Amino acid sequence: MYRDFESNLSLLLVDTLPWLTCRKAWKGREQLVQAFIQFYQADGHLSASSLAYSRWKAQQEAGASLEDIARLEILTGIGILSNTVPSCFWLLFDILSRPELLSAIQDEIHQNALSIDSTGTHTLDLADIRGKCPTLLSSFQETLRTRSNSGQVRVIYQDTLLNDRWLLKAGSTLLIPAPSINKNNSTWGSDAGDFDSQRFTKIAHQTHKKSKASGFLSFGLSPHICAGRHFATGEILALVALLLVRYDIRPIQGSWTEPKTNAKAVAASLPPAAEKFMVTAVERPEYKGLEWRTTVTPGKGTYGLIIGLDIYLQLSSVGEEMRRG
Ligand code: HEM
Repeated sequence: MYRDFESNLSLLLVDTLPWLTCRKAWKGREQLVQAFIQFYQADGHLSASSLAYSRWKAQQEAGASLEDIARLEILTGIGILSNTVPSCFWLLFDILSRPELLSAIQDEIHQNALSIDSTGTHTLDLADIRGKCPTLLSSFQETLRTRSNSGQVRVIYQDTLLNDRWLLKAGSTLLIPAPSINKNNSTWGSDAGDFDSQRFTKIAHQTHKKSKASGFLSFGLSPHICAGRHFATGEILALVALLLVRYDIRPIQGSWTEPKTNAKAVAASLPPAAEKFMVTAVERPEYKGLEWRTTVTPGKGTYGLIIGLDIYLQLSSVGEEMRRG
């Protein structure tokens, strides 16, 4: 039901007799509302995560009805899942479809983030994924850079002239398109359109990190940069690392041919696949019967991500893109 709702959001946004004009999405949403209402009626929130409980408490204390709380939780689900799931899918796709990169990342994880104790238990340390697996982290950012379809929306409060050339009129709405900024040759070089798994590891050593930050919109731009970016990076890299080291994953159709994407899932900044992409995942024989654990050694908790910093730099780049047509 979540997929029916999320994959057809654009029709729901029109909001004209939704039960007739976009029945599938509307029905999916209503089923989710009922599921959340039942969850609260069964006191599920009392034993859920502190995030779920705090959200319920804040809304309840502010006087929201149970149905309204349920409806708002669905929006939270959109925020948490709609970007994370396709980002995870495309990162796996980008790595698995490049055998040399796959092997380099498997080695990196084995050498830097995996420990094996005397009983044979394998432990993956998420802090080491963060600090000692630069190719995996760089590949993740490259997947976001090359595949993000997001468009940041801003309202212009006062007339603003960009580069002495482009006048943004007060009261208008500006849509800043990630795909053109993220692949701008003047920021990223002539290979801006290509997937370079080392691109962000090279940047980490460069002094002009800030200029690159103004060319990366996948997590938005200041002052509304994605608040969940470190959390999302952590959960995606942990899952991807575990899948890559433990399983041999191959496409059932024989080749890594990109599936079509679903343009109607408008909340997703990386468009999800429109169809199922079937694979086989076979546990590596050397790991059969072994126990796996994950741990996080306490550390600074944030990733060295490049994020969109300066809205004026971004807007100037938009102007240049428009000029080039
Ligand atoms: C890979 C996964 C994710 C991607 C690519 C992503 C991307 C984005 C983008 C493009 C924006 C818009 C920023 C702007 O308008 O400038 C945004 C905003 C936001 N994201 Fe994420 N997001 C992801 C995961 C998450 C998760 C898991 C959470 C919550 C746990 C989250 C919470 C937020 C919040 C709260 C905002 C609004 C920030 C504000 O308006 O100040 N995101 N995200």
